Amino acid sequence: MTIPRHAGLEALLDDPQGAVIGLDYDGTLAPIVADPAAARIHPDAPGVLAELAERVGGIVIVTGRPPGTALALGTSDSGPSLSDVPGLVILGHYGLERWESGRITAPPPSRGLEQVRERLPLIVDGFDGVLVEDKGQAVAVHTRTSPDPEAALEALRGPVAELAMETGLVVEPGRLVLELRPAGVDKGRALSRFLAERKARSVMFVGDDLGDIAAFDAVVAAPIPGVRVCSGSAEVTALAERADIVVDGPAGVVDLLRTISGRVAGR
Ligand SMILES: O=P(O)(O)OC[C@H]1O[C@H](O[C@H]2O[C@H](CO)[C@@H](O)[C@H](O)[C@H]2O)[C@H](O)[C@@H](O)[C@@H]1O
Repeated sequence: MTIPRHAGLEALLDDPQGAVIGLDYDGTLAPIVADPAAARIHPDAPGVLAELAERVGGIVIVTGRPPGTALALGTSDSGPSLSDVPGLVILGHYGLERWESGRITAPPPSRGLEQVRERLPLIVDGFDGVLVEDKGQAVAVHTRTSPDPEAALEALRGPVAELAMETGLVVEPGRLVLELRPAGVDKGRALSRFLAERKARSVMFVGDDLGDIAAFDAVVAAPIPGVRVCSGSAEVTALAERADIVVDGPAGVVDLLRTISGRVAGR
């Protein structure tokens, strides 16, 4: 792959030790599949990230998943797994939980979630094929496996928003999913804090979904050169519209990371 020309990317290539690379998980490192529990990482991603981690200032995965789930789905049968990536940090639940050096730090779950667990099944009852994913700190409603995924998502928006309001949570919309999660966190804040902590001199963030817009905004707001990369899909266009570079899904992301790694290694 030829490296696209962009000032933020050139800053990263000129001074890799000062660069932070942030990545989303679903749709970026892992292809989208019908069952959220089966979203295994692209088989080449952990190996490429492990190589790159030795050459840049920091690699951070910023995801709506709990860090433990990203790690479990990030295992490979044939090569390194995500847990083998040197110095990797995972900011899960949009920054609420952090995994680093084998340890997870997490606040206690929001009390509103108990009510969500009681009331959500009544809301989704009657919607064929709708799936509820309980993530501990948040609960997501997926419509991908329903007969008309878009119509089911639209029909659920109102009742889910009402439930969020009544339980002190917020709704995070995504690819055929509505998530009820605690307020006060987002991928932008999580990324900005990490950049400050690492004293980053440049940043690249790669995402695919609506939840990644906040991280893109944080790249723009950061007082350092930055580049926004979209893992493109026909399903979400809002991120591609804001991106500096668009690649073709997780395979394109792996290809770009491999090319960057080769360039900073002088290959
Ligand atoms: O921030 P992310 O790492 O992108 O996580 C966002 C949500 O991703 C997952 O759902 C999405 O991927 C599923 C597996 O491919 C797919 O079936 C679903 O339709 C997508 O919305 C995950 O299940 C959610 O909990 C995450 O919040």
